[in-house]
Amino acid sequence: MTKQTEEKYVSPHVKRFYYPQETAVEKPFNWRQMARLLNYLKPYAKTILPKALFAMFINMIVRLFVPIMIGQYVIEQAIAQSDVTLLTQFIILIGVLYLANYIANRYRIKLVNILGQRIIYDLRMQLFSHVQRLSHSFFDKRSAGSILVRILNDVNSLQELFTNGIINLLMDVAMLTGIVVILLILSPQLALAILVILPIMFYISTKLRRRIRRSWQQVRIQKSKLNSHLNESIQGIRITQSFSQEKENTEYFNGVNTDNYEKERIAMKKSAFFGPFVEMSNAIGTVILISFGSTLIINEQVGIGTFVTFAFYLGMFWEPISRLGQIYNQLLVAMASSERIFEFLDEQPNVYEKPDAKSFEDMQGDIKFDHVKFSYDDDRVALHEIDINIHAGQTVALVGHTGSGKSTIANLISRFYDPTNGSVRIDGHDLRDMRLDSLRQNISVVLQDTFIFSGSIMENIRFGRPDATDEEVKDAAKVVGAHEFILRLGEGYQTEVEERGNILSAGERQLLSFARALLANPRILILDEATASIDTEAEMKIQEALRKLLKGRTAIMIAHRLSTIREADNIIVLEHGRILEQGNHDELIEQEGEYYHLVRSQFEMLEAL
Ligand SMILES: Nc1ncnc2c1ncn2[C@@H]1O[C@H](COP(=O)(O)OP(=O)(O)OP(=O)(O)O)[C@@H](O)[C@H]1O
Repeated sequence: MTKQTEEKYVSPHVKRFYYPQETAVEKPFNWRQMARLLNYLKPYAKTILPKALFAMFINMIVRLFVPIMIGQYVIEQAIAQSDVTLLTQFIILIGVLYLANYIANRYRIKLVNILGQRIIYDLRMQLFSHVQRLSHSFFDKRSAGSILVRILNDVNSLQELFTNGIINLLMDVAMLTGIVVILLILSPQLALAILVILPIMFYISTKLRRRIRRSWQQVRIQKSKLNSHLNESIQGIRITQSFSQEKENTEYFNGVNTDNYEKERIAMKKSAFFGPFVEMSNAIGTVILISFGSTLIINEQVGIGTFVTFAFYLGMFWEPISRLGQIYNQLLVAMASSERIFEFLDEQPNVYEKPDAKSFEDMQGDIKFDHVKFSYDDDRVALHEIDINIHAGQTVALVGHTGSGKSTIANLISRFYDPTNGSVRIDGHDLRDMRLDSLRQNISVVLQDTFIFSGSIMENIRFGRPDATDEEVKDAAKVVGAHEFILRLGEGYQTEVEERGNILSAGERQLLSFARALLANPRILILDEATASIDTEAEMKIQEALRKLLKGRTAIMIAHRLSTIREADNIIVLEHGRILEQGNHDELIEQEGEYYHLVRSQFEMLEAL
């Protein structure tokens, strides 16, 4: 295996492979955040939580009480007085107590696990439904991967805190306090002698735990780098192979893989320290107990029973101490994860509904842009002072160079963003006054790159209107001319397609999305025409389908084909976020302005091919 550092993974001129990681794996303890986390226990405060606490209490009482029984009663009384009846009674009592403890323990573990799972379920659900409602601007700034990590990993990393952490924390603190108090009551001298080592052990154990946890975190970061690279490599395999980049990819993978191995080796090495350390602590305590305790017995300052009770407690001591260290570390990790989760949960959609928002009743589809200015970010303006008037039922083609603002106009009509200035109105209503669902129920968007969800063809079309019957789905497919190719697929409408629909051609995907849009029967259709070149026969089919789809609706087309543009009632020519000219094909050609040149330079060349 080659030893490399990350910089040496690939030759220095390759500036790819940058995978931003969520590196803050720990954060200082923060009470407010903790209180917010504890809020998730609230729904269970009257059901699971008290039961789990009760089981924990039984468990604790038995464990604390049995050593006293053995030392103070079995040894000091029954054995000292050779009272067999008393001895038998004590033995039976201890047996019963242990049985109760066993039952309480099982019950506690079960309840605590359910509690943890439920809270994680709630949190994941809350996060998912919240993220679904967020505006496009939120997704513009983040990669799908980083959102995925929060919903999966960060939520998972809180699971341990809720399943074991919180209940164990309570139990361990109570146990330790109980043991210390009992030891001090039984023999202050012996107790103090043993407890002297307590803070030292606690300190070392916490430090050690932290070092171990940090090395595992390194492993986690490294693993996520490995995953990101793997993901990118598989997704981009076609491009990688066509540009013969396999060697660079493999070199990088080897580097990350080597690092992963190294980090894991170090983490394992550090972890291996812990078990022996706990045993060592136990041994030191035992040595103190024997040396000092036996002196006290000889001097008759403590009885054998007390000595035995001490020995029992000593055995129970180190586990909670070492676990407290672990819980502390768990809390720090939970702080980092919950901070990231809360950051998402606190994010408000910047496209929001007013409390008194109205619904569109029978939308006609008149669209008006009134002095609309819009920027995605502070430094660049995407649209300057746009005025557009689209009458219901018209087809409008948006034309212009790449980046001129065509998709931005479409985004504002669907209200994926709000204008920075001015207003967008449909049937005279400012979109900001209207309910989002009533707006979007009336609009269908057909994108260039049709998103196909995993599932059958039938379900993919039905996405347009979930309550549509099979017959309605088929009718929609027939109208747009998709029926024939669907029947040719292995299982017709029931053919399963994977996410993104790799088994379908670009033209077929486009027809599917037409069927989806037709089924939804929107008043307004926004269509980003595919630029992918398709053969003339397919193009004719699509044109025919399009004509049927557009009939009786207002349509905004980001058009790339002259054949489509020519048929539009109005053509809006954009440049750098401004309208240069508008009119129908003949009018604009006659003007010999930008459109005329655009048609000549772009389309005629393409059409000539
Ligand atoms: N999500 C976004 N965040 C920031 N800037 C954006 C975003 N989307 C587009 N832009 C910018 O806004 C401007 C207009 O983009 P828009 O997507 O509307 O152009 P377009 O005419 O549709 O281009 P194309 O034909 O290439 O799709 C461009 O300068 C683009 O870089």
